Amino acid sequence: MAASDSEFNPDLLLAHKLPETRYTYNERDVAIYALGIGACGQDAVDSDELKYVYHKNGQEFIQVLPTFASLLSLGSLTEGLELPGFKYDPSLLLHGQQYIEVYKPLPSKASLINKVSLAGLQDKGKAAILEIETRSYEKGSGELLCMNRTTVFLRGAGGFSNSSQPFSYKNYPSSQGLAALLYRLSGDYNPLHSDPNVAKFAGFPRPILHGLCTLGFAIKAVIKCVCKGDPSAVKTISGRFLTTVFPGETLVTEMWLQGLRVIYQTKVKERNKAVLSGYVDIRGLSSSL
Ligand SMILES: CCCCCCCCCCCCC/C=C/C(=O)SCCNC(=O)CCNC(=O)[C@H](O)C(C)(C)COP(=O)(O)OP(=O)(O)OC[C@H]1O[C@@H](n2cnc3c(N)ncnc32)[C@H](O)[C@@H]1OP(=O)(O)O
Repeated sequence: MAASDSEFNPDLLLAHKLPETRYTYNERDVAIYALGIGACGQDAVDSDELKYVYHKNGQEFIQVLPTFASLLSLGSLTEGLELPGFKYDPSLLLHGQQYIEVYKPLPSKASLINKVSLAGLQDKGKAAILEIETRSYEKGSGELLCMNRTTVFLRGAGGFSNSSQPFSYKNYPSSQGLAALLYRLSGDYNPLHSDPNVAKFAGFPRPILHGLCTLGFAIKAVIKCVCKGDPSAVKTISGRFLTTVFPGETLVTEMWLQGLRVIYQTKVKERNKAVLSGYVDIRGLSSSL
């Protein structure tokens, strides 16, 4: 049960304004991210993937994978957030879901202003589910590049509201081995992904893989198999992390087309277990598929 010093007050919570944050990245960050989700990992001259890590054929800019958008919100979140009347133990936090809308192809370097808001909070008794929405605007032009909705599953933080009518708030319609050590260089340094003692304390036999790393692998496979290697075809991405992945496990992504929606499921091959499922909406498909 969540420890709350002050009485839980939904009005106070919903009126609470979260601070704006800033995020700047460059081509080096873009390339390190792509390597962290396995770009060119099988073949250093992979003709579909070299563009994510190198100025292939003299291209002016390194191309940015749409899941890079998920990093833009992290700067504002990994420090944690203060919400009035609500407490949680950060060591028991798990990334539950990620939803991303990409409004235009991401530039290979940018300075951004993130507007952060509370998109949802649910009391599940044994856990609380918190949803944070981050809208990332290009500094200067003020153009909105993308939106991330990050869902965190806060084990042990439920029970903060009236148990006969548990609190449930959503401000949007509901329609919608080395790996971790390399991936953390993209900015998520949570020791849950690298330190065996921290992982043990959190209830895992060894460090677990970042959810956004698994998501990156999965969406890269969708771009390769369905979008013919064109990352700008991706409009929205949704994914739910079903169970933990351990670094070194083999990820296999299966996908099905449903109109302009790709339904996908990622499994860990060694355990034949589904670890991630979701969908990708794409801008258009050529008839030759
Ligand atoms: C004030 C707080 C501020 C915090 C701000 C911090 C922001 C942090 C930034 C982002 C995160 C960065 C840190 C990254 C961490 C990671 O990457 S962790 C690794 C990736 N994640 C995982 O490996 C999690 C894998 N999933 C699981 O282990 C399980 O699914 C689970 C999350 C533990 C839940 O399983 P279980 O306890 O068995 O739940 P259930 O009993 O099945 O369901 C209970 C209710 O919860 C709903 N639910 C279940 N799973 C999820 C999910 N993944 N996301 C969202 N909701 C989920 C489920 O529907 C149930 O609801 P009801 O049906 O209404 O009862």
